[in-house]
Amino acid sequence: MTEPLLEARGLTMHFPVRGGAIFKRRVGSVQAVDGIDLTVHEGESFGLVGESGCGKSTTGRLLARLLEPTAGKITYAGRDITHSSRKELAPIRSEIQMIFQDPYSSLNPRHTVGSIVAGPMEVNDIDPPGGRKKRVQELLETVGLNPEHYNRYPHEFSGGQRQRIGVARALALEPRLIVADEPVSALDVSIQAQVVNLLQRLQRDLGIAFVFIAHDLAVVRHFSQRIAVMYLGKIVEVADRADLYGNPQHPYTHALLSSVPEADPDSEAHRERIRLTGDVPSPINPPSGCRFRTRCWKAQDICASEEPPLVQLTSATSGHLAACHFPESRQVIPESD
Ligand SMILES: Nc1ncnc2c1ncn2[C@@H]1O[C@H](COP(=O)(O)OP(=O)(O)OP(=O)(O)O)[C@@H](O)[C@H]1O
Repeated sequence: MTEPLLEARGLTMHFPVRGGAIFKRRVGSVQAVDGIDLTVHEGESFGLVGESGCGKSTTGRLLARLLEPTAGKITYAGRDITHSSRKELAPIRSEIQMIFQDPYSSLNPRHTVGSIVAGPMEVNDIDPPGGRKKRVQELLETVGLNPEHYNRYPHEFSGGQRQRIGVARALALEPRLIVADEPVSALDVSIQAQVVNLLQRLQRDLGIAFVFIAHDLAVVRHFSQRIAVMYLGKIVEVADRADLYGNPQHPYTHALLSSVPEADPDSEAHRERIRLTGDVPSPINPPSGCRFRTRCWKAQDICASEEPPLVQLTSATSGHLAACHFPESRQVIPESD
């Protein structure tokens, strides 16, 4: 196998929590991301899924090195960028781009589409052959917008169109990797598929690798080749799409899968509905051992005393890892492509 494009080992982000009379004393930390390993290969779409607050956005920002981790290591194209300075990161900034969830707040309302999309070229002092305007117009066309809309303002566009403007901006510097943080969750369901299809086309045609962050498994189902499931700062399962959907091992993955809407109503009969009870525990003081144990119907004493490692399980195919003392291999939803 070729060298990974991006690799994280033991990646950790603990945010300090301050207290005391003038909020100067550190009284604890939010364990937003706690020692995760993941690998993204050139040109692949890697999905990262989990409930709100589990640490997905923080992971995305760490991978794009918008945040510096409190521990662990990030390697990009063979180079350790964990603690690289702003200056050292400059050449990499153009190769790793982000698309944000909210197309309303991520575009400056006072700037024209032309200047928004040309922004990264301006910041990096890049003059493409034919000029910036021509390049912006090509990019607008690539994302399915009219190049003549160059002089318009964000408020003149619908939510889906604004997200396309954000995608065009992310493409401006010909990135090798795009971290897309819930890029469709703020959009109407009818528009979501159009934007996902656009990203899928870019991944295929331009060979761009994606880290696609979503809070449910329905969105990444047709987009990501490999998917990691995250719970309270930890990765609990990672597998190829077919293995994850067809042979989930971790109880939390089962629960997430059971809430994915099924296109074929007949298959509902095979579906076991799992309703998770209780809230996700606080990341300030997460449970010892397995973090999912407080909501897990299979939990036993060992789950409280020992944290299960993320390992290859005998009941799973090669490369399918799960962190559970009592994994199960049950067909929940057959993969239908
Ligand atoms: N700058 C920060 N300072 C302190 N805590 C933070 C900071 N950023 C995130 N957190 C906390 O870290 C945890 C993980 O947040 P994060 O936004 O990464 O989760 P998420 O899975 O992306 O959630 P969502 O889907 O709601 O955006 C949360 O408890 C959040 O409140």
